Amino acid sequence: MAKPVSIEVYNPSGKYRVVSTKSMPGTRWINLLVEQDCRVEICTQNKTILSVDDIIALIGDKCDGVIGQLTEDWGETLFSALSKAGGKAFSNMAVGYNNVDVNAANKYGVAVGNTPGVLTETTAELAASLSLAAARRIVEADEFMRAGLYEGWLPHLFVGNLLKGQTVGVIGAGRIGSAYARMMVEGFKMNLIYFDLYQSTRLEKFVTAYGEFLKANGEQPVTWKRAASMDEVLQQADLISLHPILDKTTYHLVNKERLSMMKKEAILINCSRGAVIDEVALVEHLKANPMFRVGLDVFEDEPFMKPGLADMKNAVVVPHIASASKWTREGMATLAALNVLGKIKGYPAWADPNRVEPFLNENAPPPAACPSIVNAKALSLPVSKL
Ligand SMILES: NC(=O)C1=CN([C@@H]2O[C@H](COP(=O)(O)OP(=O)(O)OC[C@H]3O[C@@H](n4cnc5c(N)ncnc54)[C@H](O)[C@@H]3O)[C@@H](O)[C@H]2O)C=CC1
Ligand SMILES: O=C(O)C(=O)CO
Repeated sequence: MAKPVSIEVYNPSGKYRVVSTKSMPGTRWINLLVEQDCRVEICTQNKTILSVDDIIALIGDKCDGVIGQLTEDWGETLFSALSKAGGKAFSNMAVGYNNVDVNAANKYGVAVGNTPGVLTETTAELAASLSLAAARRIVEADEFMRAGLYEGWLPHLFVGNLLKGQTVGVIGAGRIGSAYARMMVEGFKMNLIYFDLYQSTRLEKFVTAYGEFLKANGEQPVTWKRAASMDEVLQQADLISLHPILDKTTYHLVNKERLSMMKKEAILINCSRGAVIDEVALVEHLKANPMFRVGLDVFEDEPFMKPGLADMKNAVVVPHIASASKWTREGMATLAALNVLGKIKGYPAWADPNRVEPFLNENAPPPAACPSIVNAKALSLPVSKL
C-alpha cells in the first residue's frame, strides 16, 4: 500500500482531477486549469525525486491527468495506474521524454505531452555560456581569485581558446542544436560543421547569408558543412556541442574511441542528456588530456557525477539548469498543463509543435488544442489546423 503524499489543492469542487507531481513556476498554468473546471492537486512532498510508489499514491482512485517531471520513471506501472484511475493524459514538464515509455502509454491509450520550443533559446544560451566558460577557463579563474592567489597580470595566466575563426561542431541540429549553432556562428564568427539524421536547410541558409554579409563587408566569410558522419564532426571541430534526443541510438554516442578522435585541445559541451556521453570514459580522457575541456549541464546518473569528475579542473559542471529562465519555466508549465487539459477536453493535437507561441501569449486565451502530444499519431488523435 503506497504511503499518502502531501498536496496543495486549487478549486476543490472542480469536475476533472489533475495532479502535478511538483510545484511549477508561475500561476497561469493553474488558472488555465481552474477556469476549465479542473481540481488541481500539487504535490508538496519535501522530496526531490518522487518514486513510482509516491506517484501511484498521488494518482489515487480517480485521476483525469498528470503533469510530471523528467526525473520520474513513467513506465508500464504508472500508465496502468493512471488508466485504472480513468486518466487519459500525461505531460512531462520537459521537451525530452526519455523517462517515458511511450509504448506503455500507447497500450493504455494515454496521451503523452512534452514542451518543445519554449526552451529552445534558453537551453542554447546555457550551451553557449558553458562554451565560453570552458574556452576562457572562467570557473578556474574565479576560484583562483577567490582563493587570493592573484598577484598581478601575467602573460601566461589562464590562457584559453579563441573561438573566432574556429569550427563549431553540432551533433543533433534540431531546435536547440540549430539555435546554438546560429548563436556561435553569428556571435563568434565560427565556421559550422554539423551532423544530424536530417538536413537542416534553414540553418545552412542562415550561415550562407551571414557569410555573404561578412564577405560584403570585407571580412572572412563563415562556412558550413553537413558531415556525412558524426566522427567527421568530432575530428574536425574545435568546439562540439551535443543536442540529440536520448534514445537507443544516442546512448554513449561519445565513448572512449570517439573521445580519442577529437582534437587534444577541443571543447565538448553537453546540454542534452548525460547518457549521450560515457562519463567514465570522459573522466579518463580529461585526466589524460589536461588541455581538453568540457562543459556539462547533464550527467549519466543524475544527481550524481561519476567518480573523479568533480576533481577535474578542465570540467565546468552545472546542475541541469539549461532551461532555467523564469519565462521559459513558466511557459513549460503552461504547455504541460495545456497538453493535459486539451486531452481531457477532447481537443485535437496542435499541428506543429515547433510553433507553440499562441499558447504562450498571456493576453489571449490559448488555442483549443493540445500544444504537443508525442504519441498523437499512434493514438490516432485528431490534428488541429494552425
Ligand atoms: N539540459 C536541459 O535542461 C535540456 C535538455 N534538452 C534535451 O535536448 C534534446 C533536444 O531537444 P530539441 O532540440 O528541442 O529536440 P529536437 O527533436 O528538435 O532535436 C533533436 C535532434 O536530434 C537529432 N537526432 C536524433 N538522433 C540522432 C542521432 N543518432 N545522431 C544525430 N542526431 C540525432 C534529430 O534528428 C533532431 O534533429 C531533448 O530531447 C532533451 O533531451 C532539452 C531542453 C533542456
Ligand atoms: O526539457 C528538457 O528536456 C529538460 O531537460 C529540462 O528543461
